[in-house]
Amino acid sequence: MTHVIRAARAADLEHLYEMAKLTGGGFTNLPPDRRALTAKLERAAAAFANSEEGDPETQKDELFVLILEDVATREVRGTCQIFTRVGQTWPFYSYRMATLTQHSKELGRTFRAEMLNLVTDLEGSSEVGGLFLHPGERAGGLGMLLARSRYLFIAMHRGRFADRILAELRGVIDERGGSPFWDGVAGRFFGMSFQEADYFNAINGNQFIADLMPKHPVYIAMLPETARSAIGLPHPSGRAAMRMLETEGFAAEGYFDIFDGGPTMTARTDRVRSIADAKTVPVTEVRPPDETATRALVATGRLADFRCCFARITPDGAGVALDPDAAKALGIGPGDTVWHVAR
Ligand SMILES: CC(C)(COP(=O)(O)OP(=O)(O)OC[C@H]1O[C@@H](n2cnc3c(N)ncnc32)[C@H](O)[C@@H]1OP(=O)(O)O)[C@@H](O)C(=O)NCCC(=O)NCCSC(=O)CCC(=O)O
Repeated sequence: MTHVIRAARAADLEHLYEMAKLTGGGFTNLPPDRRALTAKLERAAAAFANSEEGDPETQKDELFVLILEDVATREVRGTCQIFTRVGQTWPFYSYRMATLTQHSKELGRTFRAEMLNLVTDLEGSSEVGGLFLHPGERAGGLGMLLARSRYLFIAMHRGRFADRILAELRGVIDERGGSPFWDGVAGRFFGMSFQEADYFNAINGNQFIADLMPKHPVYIAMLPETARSAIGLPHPSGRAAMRMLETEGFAAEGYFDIFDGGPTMTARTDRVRSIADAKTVPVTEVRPPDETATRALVATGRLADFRCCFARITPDGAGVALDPDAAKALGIGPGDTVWHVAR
């Protein structure tokens, strides 16, 4: 069965809503709220329609929403997102872990105190997020297609993206849907439970968090053990996402989500494996793969016409021969240009 990644459209609202209801909460980029999702789709439609790359210094934060579709049934099975430049409209806050080592000669003791500082260091970065694959499709490689299609999209529209990319992994949530990190840190300044804050966040955005967040450093030693042990720990369902980010070269560099303490991973854009290895070539021929064919992710099209799928390709002179299923899924033939990266 062939699946293809394509640009999201207004008609995908119900599909996104159905998937958002399956996330189990705390999934900032995919809230189960039709109004918030409609706003996302409108923002994405504007981004896909904007053919001007613009000046990177004055660029807005544009959002691209992509959809995974079953080519045969046209069913929507997953989604993912790319933000071109975070922190342009509102500050983009993170917690950054800092260490202060102090020594007392009289006591003969050295103490290392770790603290969380509220920072906007990651402002101006691009972001990948909102990665969701229908539970019935997991563990078959489609999560990887979704995640990596974004890196081909970035390689194909490089001028729109920053030199650093971040990804925020959802933090730990307990059996009651609460967040131990929220309860131990931010929750003390908001008078709301994590679930209430999560709901408010989905409807109104997270500016209220930045507004009320304590601005002084938080000493980790003063936090309850439950909050402390949640720092930098991804939600169990996000482990596959974390693993894929690591494979691409992303690393956790001491930044955390101010809301749930989940790890923020970062990478230099041009060093992200699927971006660095992406190549653009013409399609010379469409033919069934033989034993010399290799498995690849292949993408084509600009902005709203972007499409990406798994394919089998064979080097052919200055170009590649493409297998017929992929050619059909991408809607291309000999003479068209593709971007590809090994699977
Ligand atoms: C994240 C996806 C889309 C991943 O899809 P799949 O589960 O099908 O992935 P997969 O192909 O089985 O696995 C991908 C890679 O992760 C590894 N892997 C799988 N499960 C793992 C686990 N429990 N611990 C460690 N590694 C694990 C696999 O071996 C494989 O790596 P190898 O190839 O090396 O063997 C899905 O799990 C999902 O929808 N999860 C629920 C929503 C979610 O938590 N989304 C992430 C939110 S965080 C976010 O959106 C930001 C991050 C981002 O956007 O990229």
